[in-house]
Amino acid sequence: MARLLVEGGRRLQGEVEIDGAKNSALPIMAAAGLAEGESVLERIPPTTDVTTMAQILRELGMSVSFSPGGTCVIDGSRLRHHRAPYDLVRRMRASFYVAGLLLARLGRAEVPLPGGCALGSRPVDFHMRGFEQLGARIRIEHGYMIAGAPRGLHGRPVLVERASVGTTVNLMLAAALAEGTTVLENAAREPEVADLAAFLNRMGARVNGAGGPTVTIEGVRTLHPARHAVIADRVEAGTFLVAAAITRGEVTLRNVTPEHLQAALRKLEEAGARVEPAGPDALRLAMDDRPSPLEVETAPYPGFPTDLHQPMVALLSLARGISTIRETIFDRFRYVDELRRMGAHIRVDGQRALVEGVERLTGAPVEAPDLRGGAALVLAGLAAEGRTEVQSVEHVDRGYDRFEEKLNQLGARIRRVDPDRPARDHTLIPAMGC
Ligand SMILES: CC(=O)N[C@H]1[C@@H](OP(=O)(O)OP(=O)(O)OC[C@H]2O[C@@H](n3ccc(=O)[nH]c3=O)[C@H](O)[C@@H]2O)O[C@H](CO)[C@@H](O)[C@@H]1O
Ligand SMILES: C=C(OP(=O)(O)O)C(=O)O
Repeated sequence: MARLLVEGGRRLQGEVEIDGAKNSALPIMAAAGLAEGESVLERIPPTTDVTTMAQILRELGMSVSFSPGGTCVIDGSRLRHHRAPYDLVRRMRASFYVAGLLLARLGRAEVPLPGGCALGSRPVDFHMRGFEQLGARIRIEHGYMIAGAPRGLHGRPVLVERASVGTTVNLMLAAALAEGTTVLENAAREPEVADLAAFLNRMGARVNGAGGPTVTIEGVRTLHPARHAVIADRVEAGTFLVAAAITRGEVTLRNVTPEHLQAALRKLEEAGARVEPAGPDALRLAMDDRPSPLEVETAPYPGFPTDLHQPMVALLSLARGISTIRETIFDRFRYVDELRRMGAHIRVDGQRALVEGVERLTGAPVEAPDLRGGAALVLAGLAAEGRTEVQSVEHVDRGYDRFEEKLNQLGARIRRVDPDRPARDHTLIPAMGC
């Protein structure tokens, strides 16, 4: 198990380049399999989740290669297996996107119920009900979803329950090659959904309205390979903004889309940060003092993202006063016990946390419970007195490439201790689920 040793108390300063979005890259990699021929995907972040998706697509018969600089070439010509291996799918939630791909291309899919971060119960019932509405027959057997559409999928109106991101993505993949028109009502409006639609349209699909609540997909007979650069990772960007704020530093982010960060920026400004544009795709954040307390409620986009809940609470644990955070998407409080070990005063009551800001945190050995919870503990360690040792950092590697290197470039002092793998090479590291 790898761990990060964080020496706290250093102000972050300088510039950092934000990667392409993991949550765009994963569905777009699956979408590339809808066409025969080589699609070229740029700005694919070399996180371990991306490695996992590449391994799954290869197991299905596809070819996937990476070159330095984040370019990934995917060829769906030899997609022929319809069964995805449990050992890979259990590692991350987004593996389930191959279900939409397989149903669209092969008319059958056998995919295990997926894993992902342990954020409470995370069923895929909305996905499966959506596939059924498009004409698939589904049963669960030995932990697998067995789905078949021998007469093909047929487009029709589908109400997406709870505006689920994963369901919207999977139904867009399935509907792209279906006969007729699918209309997704109450679709997720996340920028990653719009990015997937942009790639599908480059492949010759007819998708309209993505990014809004109604997405229309007119099925086409075939798709062709395409070239696409994924959007910037708004969660990585938000994490670095909090890193700057929690160390009372001044950091410029490059390659970001400020529009995708509006809800988080509003809260950071309310907490006392100064945020300004630093070019067309760059943002600067400076913070001089302890944060003011906030009331935060997570919500689907364009609301405050659940993926930034934990980093935000790390910041608020040092606020001058009492903050509340209400989590409305997942059950995401396992990191709280670890923050308490560092001296944070947090009480959790159902889906609400009450955070009584303290003047200082102190470094401690802590365990990353999941991806963003692990990142939040590293951020708390940056501001704490002394050394914080964050264990199980494999969770963090699922969503951040070179996290500690980028923080160190800004002046942090973090060392990775990895008894198994002294050198990081994303093509060699087997990914780990939560
Ligand atoms: C790989 C990826 O992109 N993950 C993101 C995606 O997760 P994910 O796609 O899993 O999140 P969803 O939007 O689907 O989940 C929303 C809510 O619906 C529930 N639900 C969802 C599907 C289903 O079949 N049944 C069901 O009950 C979930 O448990 C959750 O309570 O969106 C989340 C919400 O923005 C983000 O936090 C995750 O980082
Ligand atoms: C929760 C996340 O990922 P997943 O949905 O794959 O667990 C995340 O990216 O924060």
